[in-house]
Amino acid sequence: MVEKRRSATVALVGLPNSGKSTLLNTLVGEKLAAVSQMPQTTRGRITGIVNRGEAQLAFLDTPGVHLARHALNQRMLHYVDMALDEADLLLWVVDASGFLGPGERELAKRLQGARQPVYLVLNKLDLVSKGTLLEKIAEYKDLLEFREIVPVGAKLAQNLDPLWAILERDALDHEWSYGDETFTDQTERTMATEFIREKILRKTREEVPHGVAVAIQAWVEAGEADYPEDAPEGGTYIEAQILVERAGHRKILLGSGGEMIKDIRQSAQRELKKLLQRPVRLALHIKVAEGWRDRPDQLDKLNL
Ligand SMILES: Nc1nc2c(ncn2[C@@H]2O[C@H](COP(=O)(O)OP(=O)(O)OP(=O)(O)O)[C@@H](O)[C@H]2O)c(=O)[nH]1
Repeated sequence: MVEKRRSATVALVGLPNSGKSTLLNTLVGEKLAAVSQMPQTTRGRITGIVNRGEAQLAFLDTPGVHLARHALNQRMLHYVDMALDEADLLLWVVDASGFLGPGERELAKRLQGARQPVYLVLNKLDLVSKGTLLEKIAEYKDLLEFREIVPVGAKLAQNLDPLWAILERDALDHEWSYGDETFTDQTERTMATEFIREKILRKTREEVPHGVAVAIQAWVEAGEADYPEDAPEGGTYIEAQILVERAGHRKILLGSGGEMIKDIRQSAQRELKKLLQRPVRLALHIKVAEGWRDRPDQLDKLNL
């Protein structure tokens, strides 16, 4: 029987594109279980929980997970304030192959007075030489006092053991807050894209068969800052992008006077409501991206 005495809420902060979402997925990804309950903290949301040994680590959602890539510094800093409020341990994720710029300096300033330990996670290990890594460490050390500095490669799951060891070691003497299962909303999101895709294929009678992909762009729970005012009370707002390969497919999807997409939206929304057991507002956008399957930038965005 494991003693359930130690736990921590962990936040990943850092500039857009540093790899927070990738790291979060790598850390909690292999631990997913099909449980749909999502604990809500005062301001943020727990997106994954991992129990390791005696320690329970609850990861706060990172903004880039749900929002489109145009998340700017403002949003990042807003999130950092939330993390400073709610997290016990702060992981500052940095793209080790990038430059230390004004964004990083601003973030360092914000983290300066943090009551909790800050760890520097130098990500994208696969892209840098050992020499560059050492230079980065020296540069960042001048910015802030870090509890630890850990290089990792989130994409290829490189060097994660030292990071896990640190998190286990530094978890607080708090009883576990959550049950034994690890839970996350990832399963719901995957199911949502499948539902939407299935509706498209069924309603268009497979006239838009293979060149279609669905990506969730926003997933906002009632009470969160970005929840639309006109979305139903106590519900979930989901925004999805439908990516098609040809303009002709877009036309089929829209249907005459937009009837087809409206029908797809309404029936997918009904099913999502059943799945999530709460009101759902679904918004769909169609985007034509010729040959998207062959373009690595598009695939990256879709996590394919
Ligand atoms: N080569 C390499 N690429 C990585 C690694 N980790 C993340 N990436 C890539 O870096 C890009 C940004 O990663 P994200 O996880 O979306 O970054 P983020 O910090 O969540 O970004 P925002 O959502 O904009 O806040 C993606 O193209 C990832 O595939 C890594 O370890 N090595």
